[in-house]
Amino acid sequence: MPLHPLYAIADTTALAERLLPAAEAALRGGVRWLQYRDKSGDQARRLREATALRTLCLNHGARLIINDDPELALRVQADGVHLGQTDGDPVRARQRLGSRAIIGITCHDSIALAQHAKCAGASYVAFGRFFPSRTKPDAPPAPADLLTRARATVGLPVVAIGGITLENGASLLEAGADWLAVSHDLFSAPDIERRARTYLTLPCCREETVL
Ligand SMILES: Cc1ncc(COP(=O)(O)OP(=O)(O)O)c(N)n1
Ligand SMILES: Cc1nc(C(=O)O)sc1CCOP(=O)(O)O
Ligand SMILES: [Mg+2]
Repeated sequence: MPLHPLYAIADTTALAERLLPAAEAALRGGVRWLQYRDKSGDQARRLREATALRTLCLNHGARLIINDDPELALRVQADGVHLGQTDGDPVRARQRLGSRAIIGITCHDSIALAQHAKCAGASYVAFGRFFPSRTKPDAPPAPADLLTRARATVGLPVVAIGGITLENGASLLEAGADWLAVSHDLFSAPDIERRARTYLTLPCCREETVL
């Protein structure tokens, strides 16, 4: 089975009331990794939405990753959490979530950060941004050849993020990314399900990587 290359970032600022139907459309399009990214600070909303996404992901055999918040991941029994460099200690997150949890760590443009993340128990490392991003315009840039170096040296699955589209994504898969983390290009599409499916036609989709 070719690996579906999309790691869908469901960002609530962009999606608002469309969150659940948009996520479901992406899942119907074959997405197997979905991240809940919410910066509202509204705890009731976060619990409600993450719980609903958990049900959707279970129904579609997909993994749900919660951005920033290991406690919310624990509470809704998500598959894991994504942590940035200032989002808390990954060792502590691993203790809270257990050995089977997926813990992803942002490493910007740094192999050294990725080595450090590996030592701290990361399941995957994320690099970016590779192209200008509408979702996170202030994200610092990273060069595509970083993915090649990371693949050769880090020994963990590699996620690329930031301004990725159907048109530029193949170059990052060719450079060494296992997954393309995408928000705007997927969720702004008029037909999200079809857009997700079209990512499967990108050259260089790898065989399934088991985490
Ligand atoms: C898959 C993936 N990679 C990177 C990020 C960015 O995380 P972070 O640096 O913590 O920034 P915020 O997304 O929290 O603004 C991510 N969320 N997912
Ligand atoms: C959440 C996030 N983190 C980034 C980083 O570089 O660390 S770029 C980004 C936004 C990804 O959304 P889009 O596909 O719309 O650019
Ligand atoms: Mg974060």
